[in-house]
Amino acid sequence: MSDTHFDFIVIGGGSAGYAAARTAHGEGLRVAVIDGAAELGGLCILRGCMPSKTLIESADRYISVRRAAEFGLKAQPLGVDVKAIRDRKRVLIADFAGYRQGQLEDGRFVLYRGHARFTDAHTVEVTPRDGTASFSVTSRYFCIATGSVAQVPPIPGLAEAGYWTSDEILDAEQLPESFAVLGGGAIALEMAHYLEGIGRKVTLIQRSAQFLTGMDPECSKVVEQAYTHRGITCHLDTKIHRVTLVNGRKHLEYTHAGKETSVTVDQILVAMGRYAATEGLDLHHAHVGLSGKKISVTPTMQSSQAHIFAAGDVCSPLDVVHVAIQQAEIAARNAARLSRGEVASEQMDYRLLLFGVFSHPQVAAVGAGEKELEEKGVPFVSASYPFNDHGKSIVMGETEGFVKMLAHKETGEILGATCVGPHATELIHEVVIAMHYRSKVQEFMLIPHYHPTLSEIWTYPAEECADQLEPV
Ligand SMILES: Cc1cc2nc3c(=O)[nH]c(=O)nc-3n(C[C@H](O)[C@H](O)[C@H](O)COP(=O)(O)OP(=O)(O)OC[C@H]3O[C@@H](n4cnc5c(N)ncnc54)[C@H](O)[C@@H]3O)c2cc1C
Ligand SMILES: NC(=O)c1ccc[n+]([C@@H]2O[C@H](COP(=O)([O-])OP(=O)(O)OC[C@H]3O[C@@H](n4cnc5c(N)ncnc54)[C@H](O)[C@@H]3O)[C@@H](O)[C@H]2O)c1
Repeated sequence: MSDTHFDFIVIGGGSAGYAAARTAHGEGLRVAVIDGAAELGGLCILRGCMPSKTLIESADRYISVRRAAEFGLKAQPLGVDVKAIRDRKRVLIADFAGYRQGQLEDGRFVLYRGHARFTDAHTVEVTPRDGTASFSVTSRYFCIATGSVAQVPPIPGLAEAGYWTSDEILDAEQLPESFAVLGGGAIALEMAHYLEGIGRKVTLIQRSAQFLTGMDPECSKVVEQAYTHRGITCHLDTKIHRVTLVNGRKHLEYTHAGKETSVTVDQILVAMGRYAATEGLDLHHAHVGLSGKKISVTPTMQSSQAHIFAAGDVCSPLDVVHVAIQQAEIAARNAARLSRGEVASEQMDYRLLLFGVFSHPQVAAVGAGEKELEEKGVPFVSASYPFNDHGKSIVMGETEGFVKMLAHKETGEILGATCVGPHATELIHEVVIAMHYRSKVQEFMLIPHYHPTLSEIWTYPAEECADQLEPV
């Protein structure tokens, strides 16, 4: 085999790309990884999950200090050192990124630092970052894992006025006093929480009538109420018309619930979604089909070309890390099957689709929602229970939100769950595990739960669902 011919080439060395490469190597394939970034590590480590959660940790702690008197404590919120928060983030991220870089460079794979583009269905041209001449590499199988980039809609005047995306806010040494956060997805809610948490004035401007489009609308109501209570201005059902610069500040004009309104702020954070990073890959040369900008994939993670797989944000129905890794591992194992002359038989299963938002209160959901079950005609029962009637959350002073469970009306199998409230992103895992083992509400309600804990709140909707079951 020539030096530049491989069994499996992975384009992109982020969460999906590394998982694909690691798995393919474990399957005995000769693997190369091509990554064009200045810094190795991928979105999650460098500009996604880990930096955002590091900043949010500071906001969460500052909120505790702000609420000290409520718990009989004498403490004063003396201020926030944004540079120190940013520096702590830099130290942690450098450590995580260094570890990932070590994994990519430990000799298991050939690593090319450069931009990749297809020249035909089995050949990729690499343009090295160091300015040396481009060269071609070939492979029997590929996994495209190039991730996503921030989407900035063409709002008149926005580009001229200037704005930040999550990239800028996560590494800012100073933060101005007031922000308009555009969007109502995870990034908008998490960053609004961070900014308000450390004392900034925030106006959240969301296009549709609810936050977290696609999730249970009740989650949106709880977050809207909680954020409004904290002093965040929440404007849903909006249409942004234009942005102008007024005395160096940014003036946004928009329609809110049918009325013309405006706000003037120091900085705008655009959190209006991300799109798949497929531009520049010259996928037409490889005849790889797209759906919009995303690569269309089968449940086996194969594109329209059976030997070209994809994984992660570039093709995923949900841009989150654990799904990206699962898809990548399946892609690599299926490529290995093909290389052995077998069928690419392993499929992604989205039954346990899991999503969590590190807002305050947090939001998390697993499995199907009510709308999905209604559309599919699945008979189900549902029950919810509020945190303001639960002992442990009352003790903690975290009473906003609820848990909800959905179960099959005849069998009682748990089909989905939603949680808005304290530690929701942790609490949801109890239901994930139950659903993994296809637990029924009748069984779940009998599992011992320690008292008083947040976790025991799940037993209430489980019992109520069990009461509603219709025996077949
Ligand atoms: C602010 C923020 C917070 C987030 N928080 C969470 C969270 O809490 N939990 C969660 O699960 N998810 C979170 N996400 C989403 C998560 O970060 C992504 O789903 C995940 O990182 C995607 O991994 P990936 O491997 O698909 O892409 P990436 O990690 O982006 O990797 C793609 C790689 O491909 C390289 N590349 C691109 N094009 C080329 C090319 N042509 N040639 C060579 N290399 C190329 C890039 O340099 C990059 O290194 C967050 C995202 C953001 C933006
Ligand atoms: N905790 C997590 O797991 C986490 C955290 C952050 C990001 N992410 C991932 O990163 C991706 C990007 O996050 P995101 O929050 O930017 O995207 P998103 O697609 O989840 O949300 C974008 C929001 O912007 C709104 N929007 C879009 N265009 C608009 C316009 N012209 N005017 C007003 N509002 C508009 C949409 O209605 C939507 O609510 C998501 O897919 C998410 O999965 C995950």
